[in-house]
Amino acid sequence: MNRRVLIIVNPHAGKGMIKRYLCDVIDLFVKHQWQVSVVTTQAKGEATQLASDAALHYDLLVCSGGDGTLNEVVSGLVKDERHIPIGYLPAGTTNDFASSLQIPKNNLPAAAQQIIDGKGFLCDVGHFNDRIFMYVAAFGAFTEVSYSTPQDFKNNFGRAAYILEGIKSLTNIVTYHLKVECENELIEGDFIYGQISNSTSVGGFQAMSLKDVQLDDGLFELLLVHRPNNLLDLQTIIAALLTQDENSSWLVHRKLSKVKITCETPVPWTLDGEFGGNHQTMVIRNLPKAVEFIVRNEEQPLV
Ligand SMILES: Nc1ncnc2c1ncn2[C@@H]1O[C@H](COP(=O)(O)OP(=O)(O)OP(=O)(O)O)[C@@H](O)[C@H]1O
Repeated sequence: MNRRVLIIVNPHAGKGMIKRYLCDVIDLFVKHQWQVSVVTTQAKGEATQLASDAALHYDLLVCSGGDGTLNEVVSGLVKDERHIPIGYLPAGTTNDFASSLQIPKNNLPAAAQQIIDGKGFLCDVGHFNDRIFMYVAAFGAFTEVSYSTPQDFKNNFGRAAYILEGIKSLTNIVTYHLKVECENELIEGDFIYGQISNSTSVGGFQAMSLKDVQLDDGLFELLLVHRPNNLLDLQTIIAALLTQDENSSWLVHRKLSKVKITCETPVPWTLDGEFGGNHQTMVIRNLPKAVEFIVRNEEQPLV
């Protein structure tokens, strides 16, 4: 009997690029004896329920979209404790997480072929209060960028849109006084940026030393950036981020599985590049090996 795959497509992700390749992708799966169903999302948030339901009826779930759509799919599966392998077709604007999973970013048929020939990989997932993130939870300077950038603007200008918005947000840096409770340690101070990530790439650039990142070790990487006193300090901080200087006194780096962060004022967060709400108390936990992605087999060529 044919195995059944459901392809969940966000037709608005990226420049709508999936539209050009969808027929080829379906054809590839059919040629490999998959019985293919396709559904397009009609609204924000819909992929969550679609994914949860699909786990009951299909052998494989393929998500076509950007980081936001993939977040919705993963959220649906983790929250409802459903188990089904996920293939990812990176058809969004930045597709940050595709880099970590070594999925070809600008070649959707190649990404589909990799799913067909690939193998399962159990990946850690993040739990942020009552929400899920796949690869990054962040606050502060730069983070307003991805969700405040209008979709049309992202579609037309791609990565340049993020950079332009990032420069704009630098002129208006907000400081948060935080208490950060990690394992056996309390860090307190004024910070302009923070991220908890499970990824080799965040925002398209590697803002911290991510060389030891393992997506399935039950650990996150925490990065906090202290408040600069003047423009010169800010320059030093940017240089430290770009050179991945782990010894910089402006940066805090930790590896951890759980962290509690409290702030006297609400902090706006982004989860996987989408707005994640304002929070004063944040409890962030690693859910080890909570979802299964299909990734490249060692025998497959790197595309
Ligand atoms: N039919 C739809 N109409 C409007 N928005 C939708 C629809 N379907 C999904 N969405 C929303 O589109 C948003 C953007 O999708 P996604 O993040 O996947 O693409 P992107 O922003 O182009 O890529 P990336 O996040 O990688 O930069 C998601 O928040 C998703 O919920």
